[in-house]
Amino acid sequence: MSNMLEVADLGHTYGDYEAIGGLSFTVRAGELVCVVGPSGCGKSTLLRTISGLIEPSRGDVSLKGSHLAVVFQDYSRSLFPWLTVQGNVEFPLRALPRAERRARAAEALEWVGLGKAAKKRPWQLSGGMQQRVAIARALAYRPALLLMDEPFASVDAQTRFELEDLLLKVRREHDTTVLVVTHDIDESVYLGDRILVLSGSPARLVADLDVPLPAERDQVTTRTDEAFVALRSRVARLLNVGKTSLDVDKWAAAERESLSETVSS
Ligand SMILES: Nc1ncnc2c1ncn2[C@@H]1O[C@H](COP(=O)(O)OP(=O)(O)OP(=O)(O)O)[C@@H](O)[C@H]1O
Repeated sequence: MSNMLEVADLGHTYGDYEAIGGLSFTVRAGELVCVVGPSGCGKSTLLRTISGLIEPSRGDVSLKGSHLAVVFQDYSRSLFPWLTVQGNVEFPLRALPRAERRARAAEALEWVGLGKAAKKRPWQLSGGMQQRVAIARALAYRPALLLMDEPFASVDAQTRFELEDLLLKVRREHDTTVLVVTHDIDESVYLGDRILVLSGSPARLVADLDVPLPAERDQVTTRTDEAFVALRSRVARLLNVGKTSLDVDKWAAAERESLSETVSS
């Protein structure tokens, strides 16, 4: 599998405050990678530098393919209230001929189960439906990489589960490469093929973990799977160590401890 995204020694400083301290990782084509880290560690800064919204202070970001799309947490501010749902999804496709724009938007709305809501305005929809519109808009663009910044943090728990399953379904059916920032450890294990665990600020890579779960996931059985529970506690431990210390030896010790628990359980 080829790399869709390569991040090499990426660093960012706001004034004299170092938010990201030299991150290197790759995302392979078709992978869903989750990024977790303590609050304020620089996760959004990482996504903003990858998406080009801000210029990194150092390092390189290399994306195979030119298109990327971003889905933000705050759906209420990311949709245009004066446009219909269809109009919102078509908006980034303005360079395309009208018929193609229409067809792509209609198709993406079907993917997220909103084919019948095309003529409504965003404010006529529930929060979860509005976030589906934002996801449809991103997918209609057919991005080489879909970046998501806490995409389900503003909806209730039940809707969050539905949106997580929607994301897994569309990425499976359309082979989308996705990088998701989340503060929710369970969500990172449920969604991810891999999890990048970041330290407290300045963000550094504490661990790059494979998620040993089958591609088909289910909110009830997956979350009670032994591998899910073991990985969740491993990520929690790594986050805890990374939050209080940048000492690599401590990370390594936490990893060893967590692995020996997994093996003996
Ligand atoms: N434009 C800015 N100017 C100065 N400092 C900033 C700016 N944006 C972010 N920061 C600081 O950089 C650090 C990282 O912020 P960032 O929003 O990337 O973290 P985060 O991990 O996404 O936070 P959270 O978990 O709360 O969403 C924080 O300490 C923040 O205060």
